[in-house]
Amino acid sequence: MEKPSFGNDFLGLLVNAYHDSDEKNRISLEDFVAECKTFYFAGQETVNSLLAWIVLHLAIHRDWQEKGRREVVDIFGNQNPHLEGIAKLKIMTMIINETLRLYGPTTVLQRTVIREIQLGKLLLPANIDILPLNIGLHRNPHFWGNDVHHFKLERFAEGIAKATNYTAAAFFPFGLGPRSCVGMTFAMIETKIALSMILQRYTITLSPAYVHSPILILTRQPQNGIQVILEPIHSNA
Ligand code: HEM
Repeated sequence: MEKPSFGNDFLGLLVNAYHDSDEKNRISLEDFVAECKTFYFAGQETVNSLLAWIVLHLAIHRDWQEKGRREVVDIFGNQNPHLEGIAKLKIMTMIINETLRLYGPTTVLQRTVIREIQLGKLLLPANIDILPLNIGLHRNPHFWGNDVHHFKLERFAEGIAKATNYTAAAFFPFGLGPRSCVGMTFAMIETKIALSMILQRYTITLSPAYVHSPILILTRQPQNGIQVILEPIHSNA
């Protein structure tokens, strides 16, 4: 009898692995559920809060909002975003990168030290957890200059390598090394699609009710939300 297949998207591959006839390749129900939770959380919370912080910055920096919108309209007009056009979104990539630098959703990259190790000047004993913060490097004036805390898109005009002076550890919102984010490309595309569709339809102004109160609950989130005023650009938006 032919083996049932559940498709080749991520969920399908997981279900196939759960039903694998070879015990060595089969995953347990517990692992199956854990994978679903990881992907749901890692995929949903992060992009959600990144979009919120981008909207805040564009509401404050109206000039960049307008430049970003002009680029979107030049590339897509009123059509839905498509992959070919997404690859051409230069200003939007700068907007996303500068927001990831200042307000990247994932700031804490937890690691467990399994054996004593010398890390630069530090001697780390075994069996401790360390919480390196990428935000410390993202906001380090040594790499970014005295205006490190300012939202300044020009930094990324010629890409990440130039912005960081070829120092990989100066900017790693998606982590570094073998455990870095598997969803990075997906997240960038998803963010660009959502942001393009927002910019095509609405102008964004900061509401006087907004109070800045970022909080770290696994991801960095706006504690009381981000209050903005959206005005439709077209009467049918
Ligand atoms: C702006 C969006 C995102 C940011 C900033 C982000 C950031 C990160 C970071 C920093 C890590 C590494 C954590 C570590 O080193 O301990 C990570 C891991 C991970 N991310 Fe993302 N992520 C984003 C979106 C996504 C999306 C959309 C997905 C899935 C669709 C995803 C799935 C994962 C998974 C499964 C891991 C764990 C990888 C592993 O442990 O091997 N992420 N992410």
